[in-house]
Amino acid sequence: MAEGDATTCIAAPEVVERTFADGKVRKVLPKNIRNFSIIAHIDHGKSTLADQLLMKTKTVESRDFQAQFLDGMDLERERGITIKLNQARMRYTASDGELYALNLIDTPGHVDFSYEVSRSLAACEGCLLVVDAAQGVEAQTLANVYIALENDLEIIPVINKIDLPGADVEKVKREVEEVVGIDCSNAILTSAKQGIGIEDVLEAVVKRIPPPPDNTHKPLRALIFDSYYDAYKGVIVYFRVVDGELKPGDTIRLINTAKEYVVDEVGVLSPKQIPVDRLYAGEVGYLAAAIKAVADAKVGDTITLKKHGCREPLAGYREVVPMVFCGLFPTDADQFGDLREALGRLQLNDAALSYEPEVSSAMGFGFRCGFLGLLHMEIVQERLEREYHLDLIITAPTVKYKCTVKGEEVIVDNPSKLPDHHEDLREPYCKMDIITPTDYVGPLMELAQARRGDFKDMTYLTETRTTLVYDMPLAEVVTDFFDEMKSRSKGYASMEYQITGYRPNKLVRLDVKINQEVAEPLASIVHKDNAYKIGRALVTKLKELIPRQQFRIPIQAAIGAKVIASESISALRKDVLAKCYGGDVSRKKKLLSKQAAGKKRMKSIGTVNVPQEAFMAVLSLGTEKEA
Ligand SMILES: Nc1nc2c(ncn2[C@@H]2O[C@H](COP(=O)(O)OP(=O)(O)OP(=O)(O)O)[C@@H](O)[C@H]2O)c(=O)[nH]1
Repeated sequence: MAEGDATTCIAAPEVVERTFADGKVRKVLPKNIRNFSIIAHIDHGKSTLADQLLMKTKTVESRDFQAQFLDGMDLERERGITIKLNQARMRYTASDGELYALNLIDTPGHVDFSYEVSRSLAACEGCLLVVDAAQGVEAQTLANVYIALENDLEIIPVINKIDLPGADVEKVKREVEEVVGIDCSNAILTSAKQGIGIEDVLEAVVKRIPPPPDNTHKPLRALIFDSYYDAYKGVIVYFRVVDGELKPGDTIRLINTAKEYVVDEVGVLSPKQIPVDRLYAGEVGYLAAAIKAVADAKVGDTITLKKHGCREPLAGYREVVPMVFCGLFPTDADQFGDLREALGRLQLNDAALSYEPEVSSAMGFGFRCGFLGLLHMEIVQERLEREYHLDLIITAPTVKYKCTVKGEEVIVDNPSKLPDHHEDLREPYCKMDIITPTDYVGPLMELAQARRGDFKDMTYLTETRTTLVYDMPLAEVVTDFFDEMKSRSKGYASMEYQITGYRPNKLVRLDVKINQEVAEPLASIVHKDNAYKIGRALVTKLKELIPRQQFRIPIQAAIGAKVIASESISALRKDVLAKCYGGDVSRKKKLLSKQAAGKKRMKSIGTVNVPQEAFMAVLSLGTEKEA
């Protein structure tokens, strides 16, 4: 048959050969393949359960088992969250005596990455819904279930952490039935930590999740659900073959980006890469094709063959757009080149990260960077500092506003760049779902209202738990909303949000002047009605954060030419050597070097040294702002 000839049918192979973790090829019936994922609220035990499945199926030997194998990155392990997806093929002989190939596709556990979650779920026929037996259903559990339902997945409820003294299995089952609407009569009970119920999970995957349809005879269509950059092979693309088959040497075309490549290698992950001869419809695997950046092989895109391929992409592709922006400036101007190089390297691996050079009179040369959300932003910042040893000043995150100037739409991702004469100003809104123990409904409603939330709905999930739904400006969420929600609910409430669109509002730019100089990086866009409160809280906070210097420093908040709040920091001559009577030179040196280190994370605005924390002051006004 000619390669990819759409008119010719390849006879669906009755028995196909699959390569497993040990590198051996075994014959597995297509009906014995299962593609599944695990969804859960953060910390409910998804990674621990995945590890147990890998161990039970001996996909990973316990001796080279690094706890939580699927969470490969150091940062993920340290923070205990899944950032990037991964996958693993497991070999499992079920109680019916047949050999199964189980493909586990891991999903990131954070709202910033919900598009990636949706694409990895689209690559599966079923999923395990892990719910903590002590915590019950949380906001993210629900959000993930909705994505699974949209993708028509078979959902298997798994009640985890049954070993905890606070576990209440019956209550959580009822909650899942009532809230999620899934029958829990055959929910699986596990303690991923103690390895209880793991075999039951594997059996349920085999028995309850349907096999993939055998579409090998159709022209190739494969769904990209993740990718990462490898210095030797170029981008490694993770995908699910939906129709047809794929082998090394094929020339592929990515339908949405219209890029073409010759495939060098295809293989399966187990979880290490094992090259195979070809991958058939229904399988998941990886390919390498000398692709230069992950932005060229976007999550959600469809792979087909160049010749006689398919024109129709798989549904669900969308461009991911950054929602949160901040400025990154090296403390030492000489590090600008290093910062540019580091961002370039990170972007090779992170299509959602955007950056553009930015020059500010106060900050010098730096970059305006765009992120999916706050967690994404923190991860990038941490990697720049940790892996690239850069010392950065980071400005407060902001959202992307839209305004009209002389009939033209202008996008504003930096408050200090808001044009003075705009006709209207719009900001992004999101639908916010909060799930909380009913006791904290009052304080959380107060919080949501203080953050300009429009109340939409309240439902009692059970006798003790409630869902609150608000429409809220995204700008209010990207500040300290999450922390405030946690502190007001003693850590028990959970939240989830979805961007819904733009709305016009009475917004103004709040400028800050330090010692008469406009501090551009401290500018913010705020609602007119809150401007005075925020201006007052901000100057008070800045007074606390900016160290006293040898002259008096006035700090002002202003809207246009009008000063709305002011404070001043009195002069001080800080003599660190005053304590050192006597002539101990080494001690003096030590103190001086300590002082120098303390100064490092500062930028001078005019003649005033402003520390990193001051650039973030607008984020932590929290309760002062509401007072
Ligand atoms: N007692 C108990 N603790 C568990 C169990 N399963 C997981 N844990 C613990 O719960 C915490 C969170 O587990 P993870 O597996 O990292 O949770 P996760 O859902 O993968 O979290 P993300 O990767 O952030 O989405 C860890 O400290 C685990 O050791 C269990 O069955 N019993």
